[in-house]
Amino acid sequence: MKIFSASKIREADETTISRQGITTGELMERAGTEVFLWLKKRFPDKETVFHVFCGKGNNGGDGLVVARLLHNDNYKVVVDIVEGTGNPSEDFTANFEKLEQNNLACNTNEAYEYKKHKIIFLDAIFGIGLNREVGAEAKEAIQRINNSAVKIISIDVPSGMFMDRKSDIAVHSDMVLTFQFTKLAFYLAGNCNFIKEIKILDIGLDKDFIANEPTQFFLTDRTEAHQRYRPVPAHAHKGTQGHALIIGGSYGKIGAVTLSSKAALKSGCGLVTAYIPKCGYTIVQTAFPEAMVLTGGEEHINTIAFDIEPKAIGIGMGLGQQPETQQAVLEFLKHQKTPMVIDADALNILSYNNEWLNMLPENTILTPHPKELERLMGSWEDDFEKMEKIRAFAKEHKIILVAKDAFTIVACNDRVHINSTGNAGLATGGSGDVLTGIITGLLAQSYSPADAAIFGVYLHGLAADIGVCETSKQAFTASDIINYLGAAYLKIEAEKAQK
Ligand SMILES: NC(=O)C1=CN([C@@H]2O[C@H](COP(=O)(O)OP(=O)(O)OC[C@H]3O[C@@H](n4cnc5c(N)ncnc54)[C@H](O)[C@@H]3O)[C@@H](O)[C@H]2O)[C@@H](O)CC1
Ligand SMILES: [K+]
Repeated sequence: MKIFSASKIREADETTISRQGITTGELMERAGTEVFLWLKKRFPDKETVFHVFCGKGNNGGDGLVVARLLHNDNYKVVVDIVEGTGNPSEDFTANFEKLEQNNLACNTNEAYEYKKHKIIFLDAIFGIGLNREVGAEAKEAIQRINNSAVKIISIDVPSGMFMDRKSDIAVHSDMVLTFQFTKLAFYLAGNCNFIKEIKILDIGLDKDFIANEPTQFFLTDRTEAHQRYRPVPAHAHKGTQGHALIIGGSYGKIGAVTLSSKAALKSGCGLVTAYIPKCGYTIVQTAFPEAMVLTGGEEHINTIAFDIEPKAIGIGMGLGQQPETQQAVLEFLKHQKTPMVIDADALNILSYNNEWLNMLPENTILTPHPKELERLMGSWEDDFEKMEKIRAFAKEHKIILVAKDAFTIVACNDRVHINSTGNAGLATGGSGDVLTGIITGLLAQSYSPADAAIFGVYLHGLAADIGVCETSKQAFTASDIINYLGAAYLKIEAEKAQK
């Protein structure tokens, strides 16, 4: 799904208005109606009290439409107009006048006579138009909302959240009902406390505009994942499904390379060879009999040489950083042409030798966690700068950068793909090793590097989303990701079959 900037969203609104021959007020009515219908379905009990906080811009106008529709549908509605939210917009004013005509009073300050659990706060103070720091009055309203113990639903965006820079104070929403497009700011680590859940409401914006307008940002949702997914051909055999080579491991860290190798095979490739130091030989052969094993070095890898022809290579998991290993990795990378995923210690070795980055074959995939990312490309001020640096770094070195985080980012071909699957259960040792294994396994199956990275990250998160429902987040381990890969594939197959 495309992610547009606030200015592009405004363009989409304007194009829709002109192509569909409607007024801005009619579009607002449409947006408000979608919110109303969603609320009505979710909260059918007419005793529900909706306390609507409205700013004076168009987001507040949406709030007024929703308030009127709820009131006329016999819900209990309280409306607060929040001061210090700019000059009233035309459509806000028009809808404000309609409130009176519908006998709905504002700012009544009435104490609720209702039971607390039936109150819902609707947040319509600011939308995508926030363009300066929030002033005292709006801040007070936001704090009041946040300090309440009731359910909070934001219209379009959590009020106070900037679309293009760091936000200090914003509504902590349980649910954001956002119009037509998801927003980049929703996926940034610094904004994680402001949103629990997102629901995108289709308000009928112009389809051609959406399809044709370019953007650099994409959400890897179900549709994007399905487009990249490649079912196993009916006449496949192990020779056609690709051979993955996983290079890593050192004394005490053989588990990393075992996990990675298993994940590669479970992602669907035909054959896996693990290249490890001798101390891991019996461990890998016993723990993972499906793998073939090659060795180099005793307790750490000191040379990388083999006469097999893998279709993809994953390198770095549990590798260690002994001087001999560093030398072996650099020598190896120098001559490599095979599609490759570089992770963990191989990444660290690269970051000490930054000039080597330009020697990597085009579209090599790097999978750093935040600390490794910082070592590679330096630090960043905030999430927006981080995103920009990731994009620029991938472009400069002609590589694919998989920046692991709560919402993992894949930067490739001057585009940024934000993943939509996964959960806090993935914050567990070895989950990165599994991801590298999956992506390497997909590369071996002839996925393009971009597809392997984007779909691999999605599949890894999906396995975790399915898995934690049965294991809990606490008890979920990296091995569980591998165990639930099959369920993730089946889910994708079932979704595709439903279409
Ligand atoms: N453009 C359209 O046709 C549509 C817009 N819609 C709604 O309109 C919203 C955008 O509306 P607006 O552009 O009016 O913007 P907002 O309603 O987000 O608020 C901006 C208003 O607040 C003022 N403001 C910005 N930062 C402030 C601050 N820190 N302190 C005080 N005042 C501040 C601005 O001057 C402006 O008047 C969307 O988020 C969405 O909810 C929807 O009704 C769908 C259609
Ligand atoms: K809002």
